[in-house]
Amino acid sequence: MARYELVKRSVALITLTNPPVNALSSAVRHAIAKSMDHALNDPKVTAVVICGENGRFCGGADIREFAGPLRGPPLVPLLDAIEAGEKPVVAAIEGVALGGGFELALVCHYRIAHFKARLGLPEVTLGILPAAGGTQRLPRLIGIPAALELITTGRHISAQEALKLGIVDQVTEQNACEVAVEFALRAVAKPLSSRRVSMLTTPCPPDLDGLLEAVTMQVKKKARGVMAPLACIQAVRAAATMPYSKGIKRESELMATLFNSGQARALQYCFFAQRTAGKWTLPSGAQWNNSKPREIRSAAIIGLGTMGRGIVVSLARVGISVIAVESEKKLLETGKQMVIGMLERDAKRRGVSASLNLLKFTLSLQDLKDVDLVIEAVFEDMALKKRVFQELSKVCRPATLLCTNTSGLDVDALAGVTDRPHLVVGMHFFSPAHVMKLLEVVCGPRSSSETIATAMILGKRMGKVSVAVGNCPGFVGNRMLKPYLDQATFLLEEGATPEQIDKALEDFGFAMGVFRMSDLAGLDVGWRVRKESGLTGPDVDPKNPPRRRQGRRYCPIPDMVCEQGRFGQKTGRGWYMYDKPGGTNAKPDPLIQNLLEMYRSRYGIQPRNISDQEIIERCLFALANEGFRILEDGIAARPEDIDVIYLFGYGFPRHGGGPMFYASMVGLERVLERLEHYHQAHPDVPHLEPSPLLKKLVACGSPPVQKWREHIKTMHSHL
Ligand SMILES: C/C=C(\C)C(=O)SCCNC(=O)CCNC(=O)[C@H](O)C(C)(C)COP(=O)(O)OP(=O)(O)OC[C@H]1O[C@@H](n2cnc3c(N)ncnc32)[C@H](O)[C@@H]1OP(=O)(O)O
Repeated sequence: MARYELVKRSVALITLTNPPVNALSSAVRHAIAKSMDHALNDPKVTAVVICGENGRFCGGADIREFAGPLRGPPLVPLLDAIEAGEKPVVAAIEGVALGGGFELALVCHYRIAHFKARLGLPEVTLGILPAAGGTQRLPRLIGIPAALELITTGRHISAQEALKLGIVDQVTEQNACEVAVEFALRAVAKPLSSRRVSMLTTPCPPDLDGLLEAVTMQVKKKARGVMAPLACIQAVRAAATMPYSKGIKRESELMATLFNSGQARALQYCFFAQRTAGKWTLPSGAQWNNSKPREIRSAAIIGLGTMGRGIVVSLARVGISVIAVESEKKLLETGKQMVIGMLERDAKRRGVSASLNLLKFTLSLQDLKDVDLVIEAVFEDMALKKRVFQELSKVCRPATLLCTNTSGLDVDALAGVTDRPHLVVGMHFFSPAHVMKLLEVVCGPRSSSETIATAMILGKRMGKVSVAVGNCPGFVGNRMLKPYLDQATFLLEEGATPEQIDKALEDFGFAMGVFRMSDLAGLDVGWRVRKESGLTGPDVDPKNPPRRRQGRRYCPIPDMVCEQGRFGQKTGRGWYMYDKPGGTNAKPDPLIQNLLEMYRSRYGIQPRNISDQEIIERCLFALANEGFRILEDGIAARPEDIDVIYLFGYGFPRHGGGPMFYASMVGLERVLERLEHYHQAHPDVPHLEPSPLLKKLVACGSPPVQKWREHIKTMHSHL
């Protein structure tokens, strides 16, 4: 867990050996304590260097240990003892120094960083705070404003930035460990008192209260309802106003308020869920670690609408040659200008040069004959997409992968019109595609494991979180959205307002309430889908009761809103009104209030007061209930996959963990009971009927999310 060697006859070199990130597990802490004791007591040793094996200093505490009781030496006294030692200790930082790893470096008397190293205190992203002295030492070393920023955001910084801030003493392009050993030899016999960060006086800004207040406001605005950043601010205040001995106690008290909180559990779950999602697996036995992805050097995008442009940018900025195709000259020219502008702005922001030389724009599909992969991003129309795929089959070489960026159409139907169904896969990007991190990789029944592996890895290369999902209408994300949206509109019928529902969801932590989100996405898309499915429009049988379709409850209010030309932000009117078309400042619209009142009186609905609790329960439990059905149907392999989709694609708050984790946190029994209650009250809403999997899990004693899979195993998989 830590290797101890004597180098240059007098330097004790302690190497952390806990792959993959040298996390500070109990065994590692124990090994550090033993090695330090040895080094400090061995008269041959004049200095100590601490480094990590395999070019990684330390990824912090072992997060997996948080769930159990503390074993092994606690970190704070261990780190305090290193700092207090009478022999100089130098941290040789390669790879990462994060969380407890960074705090370990802070107690060393000197820090040498490799130029590619990254440092940070990401504890806040796990719902906790840097409680091994980080909130007390960092402000003493770099001042309150800079420390506050790093601690409340969890941002990783480069070695160069760390040098500028005064966190590290030297940045090197050579082997940091070797440089640190030489440095340590030179440090022998130099006084250490000024190198003990906990002994420094925190440089205090003139208006400490004003600064803390401003940061508190910022944090509250950015992360509504999230506890950890606020606790971080209080801990940093302690660093400014208390001696270290008291500050460290305050840090520990604040940590105690967070450590076992639901938010911390949810955020730590998110960390692992994100990593689990990359480990896709098919019932055939093909999976992430036994399927070889193809190397993609060139790609083509068909369609330069909003999605197509974003996808071109995502590919080009990671060095893939892209041929962009449009059907008309004017559209091609507009798309080209937009893509170039987006790439230039992106490159400027990242301080690199725009990879414009990788782009080619054309009107001819013939130009695609040699590309490795095509992503079709034309209008969401099955007939049109089929024509494109038939054409691609003729034009592209037989080995070219054909992908469709559809948000819900049948990927296998498209595969069926090609000469290579095994090379067809869905790549569902989210808008704007160059910004949004989520990619649903839709596996058709005939998609080969090589094709899936290629799409998953390509997503990762573009910086996306790729999740493999099965092929059904709406896949995972949009399929689950339907019951969620339905509940919101039913609540409108029953007496709620768009702003009341949005506020309840935003207070819960969603980035945007359902109506503001719909206005942003555009209301016309859903309206067209409903017309095509025969739910609204001239094809609806007039004998149909107005609020029932296909044997179940239907709310026509969204159709009525669209009939007035209110398509959301882009038309300046939707569920809200905006200053102008394209405006973003949503204001309640009296016309919508009138519409709702007239609607209710037309159908004899007596509006009632609806509590925020009912809004949250009906929207979120219906959402999770569909998630259970998705698991039963084998459209998602694991609850973690569903949660990752909702976290990265639909603005579900991370501190809620995602719809499935949230359901487990509320308690599956309670979710079942509330769904039964609401289904009884609304028997014509099948989405409220508890799913068989939910009932089965409750019957099995509500196991934790990570164990649900054991109860789904026997069910059919569409992956
Ligand atoms: C009090 C609290 C204290 C003192 C703390 O220190 S809290 C922990 C603070 N540290 C972090 O939050 C760092 C978390 N890790 C990362 O950000 C990244 O893993 C990384 C930047 C260190 C490396 O990234 P990458 O190369 O992309 O690798 P992965 O993220 O895929 O990770 C590889 C596997 O290692 C597991 N892992 C990573 N960090 C930890 C950790 N601190 N504790 C336990 N396990 C960790 C990660 O889950 C991956 O596992 P597998 O998926 O391969 O099983």
